[in-house]
Amino acid sequence: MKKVLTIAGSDSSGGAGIQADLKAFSAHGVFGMSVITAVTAQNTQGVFAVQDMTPEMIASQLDAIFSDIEVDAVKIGMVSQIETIKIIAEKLKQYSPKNIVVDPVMISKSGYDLLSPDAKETLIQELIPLATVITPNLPEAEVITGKKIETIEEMKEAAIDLYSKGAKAVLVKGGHLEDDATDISYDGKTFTYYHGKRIESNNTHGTGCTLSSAIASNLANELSLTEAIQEAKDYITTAIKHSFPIGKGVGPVHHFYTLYENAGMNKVKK
Ligand SMILES: Nc1ncnc2c1ncn2[C@@H]1O[C@H](COP(=O)(O)OP(=O)(O)OP(=O)(O)O)[C@@H](O)[C@H]1O
Ligand SMILES: Cc1ncc(COP(=O)(O)O)c(N)n1
Repeated sequence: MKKVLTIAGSDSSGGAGIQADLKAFSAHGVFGMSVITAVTAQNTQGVFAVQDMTPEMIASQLDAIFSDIEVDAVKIGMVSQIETIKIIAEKLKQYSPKNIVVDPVMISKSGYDLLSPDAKETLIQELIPLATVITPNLPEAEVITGKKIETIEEMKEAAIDLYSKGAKAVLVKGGHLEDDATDISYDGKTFTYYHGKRIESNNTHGTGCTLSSAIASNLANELSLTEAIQEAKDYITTAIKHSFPIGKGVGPVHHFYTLYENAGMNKVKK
């Protein structure tokens, strides 16, 4: 069995962060492991408090895993602070895992800064060059490139700009577009489009976490990058379609219904 590690924050309500990542790993049949960068007190309505782990604790978690277990892919989510980013980059250079998916998480759907504003430059300089693929949403791509992105053409221009920051490939996600939810990848040579009809749903908490974890699982399972992204896109589309309104705010996506449906066992009750 392939082994996949998430380096991310904990979401107490289970919709995003570490919890979404581990659910996506299980649904993809890989063994999930976690390095927690921060604990958030969060629900479907907002983020109420954040406790960052110390860089020493993050280093210890990474050492514990990499000194013992072969890691087939890593997904990086909420990294919170400059010191957090620096220690993760140092340890990833030391252990050099094969596949690294960087989801440059900045602001939660509920509007909370999950990345300290002064840490943006460190994320760009330290983590992006280590990435097999980075998966910014439109607001994140705008922050990194410093340009407004509202159209497919502007997404392509942003992908070229983001690629120049040193990742092997870029996936610009279109979840925040007005129209269909089309994502675009660029590997320095080719653009690939992943079309998705926009689903009218309020339950999109953790879509980006889920997509990046699905990509990491698929890379661990030795799919090519475009196959890994296409399967992950199908996965998140099904997970949104079968989501349900937990709580009073933005509800989570449904991983296990997706697992059953993909396996042809779609008689399972929601
Ligand atoms: N309403 C929707 N209908 C269909 N697909 C969607 C919808 N919203 C998001 N997606 C898809 O979900 C994936 C994640 O994209 P999105 O832009 O929402 O990421 P994100 O903002 O980083 O997510 P989050 O911050 O919630 O984790 C993409 O493949 C996107 O196209
Ligand atoms: C710990 C953690 N990581 C990532 C997100 C982003 O997800 P969203 O944009 O859906 O709030 C989050 N809310 N919490």
